[in-house]
Amino acid sequence: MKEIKEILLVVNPIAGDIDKKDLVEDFKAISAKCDVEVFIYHTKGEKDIKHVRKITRERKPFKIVAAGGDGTIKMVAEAIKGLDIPIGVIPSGSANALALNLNLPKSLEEQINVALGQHYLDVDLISLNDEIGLHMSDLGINAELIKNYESSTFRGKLGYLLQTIPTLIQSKYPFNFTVETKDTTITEKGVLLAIANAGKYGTGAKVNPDGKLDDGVFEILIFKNLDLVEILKTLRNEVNLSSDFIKILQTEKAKITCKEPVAFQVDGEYLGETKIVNVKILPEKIKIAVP
Ligand SMILES: Nc1ncnc2c1ncn2[C@@H]1O[C@H](COP(=O)(O)OP(=O)(O)OP(=O)(O)O)[C@@H](O)[C@H]1O
Repeated sequence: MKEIKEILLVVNPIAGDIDKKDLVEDFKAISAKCDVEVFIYHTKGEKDIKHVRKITRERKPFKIVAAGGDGTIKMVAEAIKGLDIPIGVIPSGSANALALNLNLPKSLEEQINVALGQHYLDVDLISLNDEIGLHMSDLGINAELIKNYESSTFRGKLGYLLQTIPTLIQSKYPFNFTVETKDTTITEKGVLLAIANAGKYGTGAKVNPDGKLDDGVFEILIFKNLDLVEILKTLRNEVNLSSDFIKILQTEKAKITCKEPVAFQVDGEYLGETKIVNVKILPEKIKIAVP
């Protein structure tokens, strides 16, 4: 008798403002062909980490597939931290930066096949204060934009676009950032400080040429140029990054201090304002299915 294995599919119903009915049906159909049963959890927006952890303990899935945006993947990574369970990703959020950095395919069928497949990347886990980050976190203008987006009624790319002007008007820039690593301490004025494990933002903007998700280090980028419009254009991938624009440090551990509290986001989730961020690479990694 063949052993039937179970996968946990975590679906964020609101992510990307897209209906996930077809996604779920296609996922079940392709899984059935691979003799895999699917248990589905629809996220609630509250206590999801706790629920996913509980279901994982009870049902012991051999893999968890996250269908949502970056926030959903981050939530799943937090839920199963310390457990040796691989993750699959079906990008279906308004921001899919991790999927972009993992080079996941465009078509849903291919994405499902990759998620169900056996090729994995051991992705670094970054601890930022009490949070886990996988690809891009930042302090400053981009986090302010995410804050405004999260409190607005419009979802998706349009939602971000609509918040651009109010964010520019309300921004408290420039910010004073001090970064301490084991080798150096620097203080810079800037509009944005990014803590990058990956190379690109979800828009495709390649801000961190040295970024590799699995290299055991992260980069700190300080956007020194104070031209907000230019920076937002760069983040939206409309113009190339200019060389006098950015300062880059590569490290495994850093303490970032701001003079005043600054907006902070981790993998697209706004976390409020903070003056201190302690960042370090965790010893454990997370296995994510890749093409
Ligand atoms: N059922 C739900 N109702 C409301 N919010 C939810 C629900 N499930 C998850 N969420 C919220 O969705 C967010 C994560 O969304 P995710 O990043 O995966 O997709 P997204 O489309 O990029 O999201 P967003 O449009 O908010 O950027 C979290 O803030 C989480 O609390």
